[in-house]
Amino acid sequence: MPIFAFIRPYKLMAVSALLALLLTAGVSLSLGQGVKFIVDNGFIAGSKAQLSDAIFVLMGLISLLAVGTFTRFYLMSWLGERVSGDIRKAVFNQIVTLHPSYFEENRSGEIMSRLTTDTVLLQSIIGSSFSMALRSMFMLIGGLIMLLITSVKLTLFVIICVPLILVPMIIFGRRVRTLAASSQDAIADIGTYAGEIIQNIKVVQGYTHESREQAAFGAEVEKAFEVAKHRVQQRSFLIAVVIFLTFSAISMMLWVGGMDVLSGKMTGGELGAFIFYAIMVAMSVATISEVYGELQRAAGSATRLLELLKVESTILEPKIPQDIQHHHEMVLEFKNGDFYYPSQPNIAALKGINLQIPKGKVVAFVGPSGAGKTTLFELFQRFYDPQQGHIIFNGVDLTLLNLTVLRQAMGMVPQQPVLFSTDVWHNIRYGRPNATDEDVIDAAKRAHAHEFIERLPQGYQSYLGEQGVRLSGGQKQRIALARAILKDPEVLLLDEATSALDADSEYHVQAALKELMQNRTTLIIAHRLATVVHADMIVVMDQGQIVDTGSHQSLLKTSSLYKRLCELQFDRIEKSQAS
Ligand SMILES: Nc1ncnc2c1ncn2[C@@H]1O[C@H](COP(=O)(O)OP(=O)(O)OP(=O)(O)O)[C@@H](O)[C@H]1O
Repeated sequence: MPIFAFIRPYKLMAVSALLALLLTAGVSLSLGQGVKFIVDNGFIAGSKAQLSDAIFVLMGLISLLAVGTFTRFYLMSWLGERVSGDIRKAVFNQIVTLHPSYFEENRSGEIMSRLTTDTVLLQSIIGSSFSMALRSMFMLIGGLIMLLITSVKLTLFVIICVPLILVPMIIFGRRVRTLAASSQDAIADIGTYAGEIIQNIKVVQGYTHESREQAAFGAEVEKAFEVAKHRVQQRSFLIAVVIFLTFSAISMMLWVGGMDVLSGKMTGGELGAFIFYAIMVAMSVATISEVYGELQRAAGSATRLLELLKVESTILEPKIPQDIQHHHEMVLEFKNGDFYYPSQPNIAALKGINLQIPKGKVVAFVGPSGAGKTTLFELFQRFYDPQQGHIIFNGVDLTLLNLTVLRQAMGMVPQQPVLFSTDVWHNIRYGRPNATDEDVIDAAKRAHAHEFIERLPQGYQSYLGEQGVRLSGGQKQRIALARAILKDPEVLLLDEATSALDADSEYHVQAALKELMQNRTTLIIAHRLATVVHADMIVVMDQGQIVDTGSHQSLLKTSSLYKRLCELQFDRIEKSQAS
């Protein structure tokens, strides 16, 4: 299994753990001989001195067993934790470099569960189940040899009895496990249900549905209880059957063996040792059959993890990247571009795109929803490659550039700002991780965000995002703009917010934007009349194509689509802002 590649760096640990495992298995097996010695030389022979000696040796063995067990348990668990941690890191490192379309084809929940559930399973396998199985194998083989040495007749008895006990155990065990899984599912359903209600508590209360929801939730709980009851019944039955069968078998063995002792064919100590080994063999078989299913599940997890590790990003970097030609007149060019999203290979998201963006200009993109404006921005950042045509950045084809160089030159401010659930420092500093506190504060000031940040409960240390303080739409935008100011990209890609802000917020956001757009090429997906009016060039898009380009005044005359957009879209937004 290629998972061994992850264990290889810790060879010494693994070998030591294996040695400790062999030692403990050996000592456990020798304990049976201790039992024999104590009974025969101590009790039967009636020698107090020999009994004391035997107990002394036994204590020595037990101490050795304790030390060995500690070493084995510690090293194996350490290995399990270490290796699963390494795999987790490898998987995450792989995930963050994958092409974005991978995440469209694979649900994020599934990817997350590989990172958590699958790695936890591997951890428990390497840390405990595997060593349990290995130890049991040693005990089983060693135990059987010792049984045969002690009594062939009784060994045959054990070989018949063990499966008789194990078969019902395995059948019932499986049933209990399936029921345990459905019990867990039922509990998860309860959680989901409660979560949804809590999240939408205002709707529930607004519609006065409290008692309905209580009844519905009650029904879910009862369903879970029924499943649990069934599981408990099966489990209780299993325990009873196992106890009955095991002790009956031991009693029978005592009877057969006891007869042999009485007729002098075997010593009492031998019988004691025999029972000791028989129990050891039975327990080993039970352990192996128990962890076998788990090992199989782990093999599934390992395969899934390795599959993920093998996925290669489709956005490939050149082996020898080319340098940007800063003297180039056009910052961005798109020549004869066609693009289809991998998930919709028959519908062109962009078709026949030819575009040149001159340095230092403000270019606005307008068009109805689904025209392809966002797609164009994603292609400029090389989240996808066009199937046809070339995108050229400062004279160099995007595919010949180092990705870091390209993406550092691009600053995207999305319509819905993305904030992490960390403090303001971290959120702004995301634009340039090595920025000093002064740089961050300066960027916040320029983004008109400093004042409101200072007023937050813990200032720049306040937590934002899901669990943190709630910011207004305009405040979030200004944090995102401060982040972009700090990044100081050569090209700013801006998706203007459509939601109307109040006049004060709007003033601050526009002022921050103005600051950000200074002295840089800016591409804006425009939703405001003021923006298009001030743009150096406007690109009108429709159904994945560029239908017109020009200035506001010229397009009003030449482009019917632009004229219609201005009348409909911009008017509406401007009006809603004014109201
Ligand atoms: N990740 C995706 N996978 C598949 N198709 C997509 C994806 N993103 C966008 N599309 C499709 O590509 C087309 C262009 O979408 P795009 O988001 O670029 O339009 P837009 O002009 O930015 O629209 P809007 O102003 O509503 O954001 C649409 O038909 C859309 O359904």
